[in-house]
Amino acid sequence: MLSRAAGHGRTAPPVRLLHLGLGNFFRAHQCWYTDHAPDAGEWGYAAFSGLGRGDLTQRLDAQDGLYTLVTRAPAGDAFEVISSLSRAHGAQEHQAWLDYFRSADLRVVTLTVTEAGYLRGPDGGLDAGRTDVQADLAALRDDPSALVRTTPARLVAGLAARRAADAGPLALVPCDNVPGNGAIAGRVVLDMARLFDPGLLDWLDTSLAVVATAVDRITPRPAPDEAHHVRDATGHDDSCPVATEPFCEWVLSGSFPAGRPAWQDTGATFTDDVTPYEHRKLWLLNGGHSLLAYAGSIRGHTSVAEAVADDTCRDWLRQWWDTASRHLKQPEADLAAYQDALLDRFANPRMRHHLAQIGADGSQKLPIRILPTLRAERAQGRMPTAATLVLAAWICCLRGLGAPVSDVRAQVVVPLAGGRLRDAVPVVLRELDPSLGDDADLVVTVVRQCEQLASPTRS
Ligand SMILES: NC(=O)c1ccc[n+]([C@@H]2O[C@H](COP(=O)([O-])OP(=O)(O)OC[C@H]3O[C@@H](n4cnc5c(N)ncnc54)[C@H](O)[C@@H]3O)[C@@H](O)[C@H]2O)c1
Ligand SMILES: O=P(O)(O)OC[C@@H](O)[C@@H](O)[C@H](O)[C@H](O)CO
Repeated sequence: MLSRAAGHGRTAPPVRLLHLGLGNFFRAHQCWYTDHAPDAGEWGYAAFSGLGRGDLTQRLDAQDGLYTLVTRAPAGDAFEVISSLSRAHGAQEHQAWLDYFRSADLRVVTLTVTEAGYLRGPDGGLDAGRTDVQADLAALRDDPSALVRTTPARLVAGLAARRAADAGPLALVPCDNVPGNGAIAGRVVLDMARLFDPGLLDWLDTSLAVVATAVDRITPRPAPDEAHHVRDATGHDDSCPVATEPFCEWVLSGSFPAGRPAWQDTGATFTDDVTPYEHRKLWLLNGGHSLLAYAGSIRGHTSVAEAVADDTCRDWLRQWWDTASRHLKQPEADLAAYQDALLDRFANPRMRHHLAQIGADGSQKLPIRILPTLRAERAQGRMPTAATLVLAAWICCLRGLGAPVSDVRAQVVVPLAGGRLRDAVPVVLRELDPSLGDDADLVVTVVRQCEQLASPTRS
């Protein structure tokens, strides 16, 4: 088993970074950037599970936070033990969570809690009517150090403890794949603080800096045989290795009032505005992923690499990229190079990135990944068939073709997609965006594409 005392990895660095959402991406991305920074010895992470990931925490804790990062290139694997995770904690260890916030050593808090973790309502702010939010609020009002479960409440409890301890300012750095992740995280924290203790707001105004980010590194859920593979290659027993691709990107915008690791020396980009990077990544990479997840799985493929080896899928992907790129700000040559590199990343035959995993939660992802381009094209009078194809393929999956449905809104969207196609399509489109269901030409196009996907031999 990996152990610092046995000489694996480096001595645990002092905890100055806190993370919520201890999962695979955090370990392949933020921990990697920190571990490779020239001042890595000064910056250690304490990371906490979001929801329901206690098992990973225990396995990491038993290995002193060490784990093997497998960098999976087409030509072969590279193995490294990552040392920047100094402590792993379960979600129930709430007193430890508060103690980190009370310490002036803590400088930065990062997040990967998925889009669903921000608990936003229709107006984009905290959905304060949810029972879990109400339960956390009641617990906090009764005792500010009581165990709370939702991300906004955990953050506000920590920040209130920090203010009480006069431990100084810090930066909050959301790293979820959501457009405007800085604004979203900042908003739900302020909404929760306002409900819990409006007296916190002035302190937050001067002491909490929220940083916006665009993040990228394809990190599939580890395969069941990853630990055997690591043992065969390195001789180490590691109960929780994680495999990722060689490519890595981290773009950040905002201030760090209490300092940060020298992430710029590991390749992170600091900029005034992450939006152009975010759009390029979400539309081309994630939009392309969604296209393959639904249309590729209907054609019988199970992984991204399999799907892009299929000429038809690759043509669809190129058409989608051409369409979406019309609405991106980067120079044409840069976008062409980005697309070529993306195709190589998708084609990496040694990554097992399952289409079923990517296809989860289409109801949440498609509005972010596909609809901005679709709306912009329709506003300019064009019918973007590469974008409508993604919607058609998703609807076919909701109707039982291709990747199995796994969606937080499955109970709503699956019934809507049933019955006669020409009735179902406008209703499902309206669920994504009320204006789409009223666009008669769009509906006709999507119905026709659904029929073609369901019966590919028909013209
Ligand atoms: N995996 C990737 O390739 C990748 C790449 C870029 C960005 N991301 C971002 O990272 C996020 C996490 O991906 P991952 O691969 O680490 O997944 P993962 O399943 O390994 O980990 C997810 C983490 O989020 C927590 N979580 C899940 N739902 C939550 C909720 N409702 N509230 C609070 N916490 C919750 C879990 O407890 C866990 O700690 C994604 O949602 C995405 O936004 C992932
Ligand atoms: O993580 P999700 O579920 O939002 O999306 C699945 C993939 O599209 C995504 O994880 C990409 O691999 C990632 O965004 C690459 O940086």
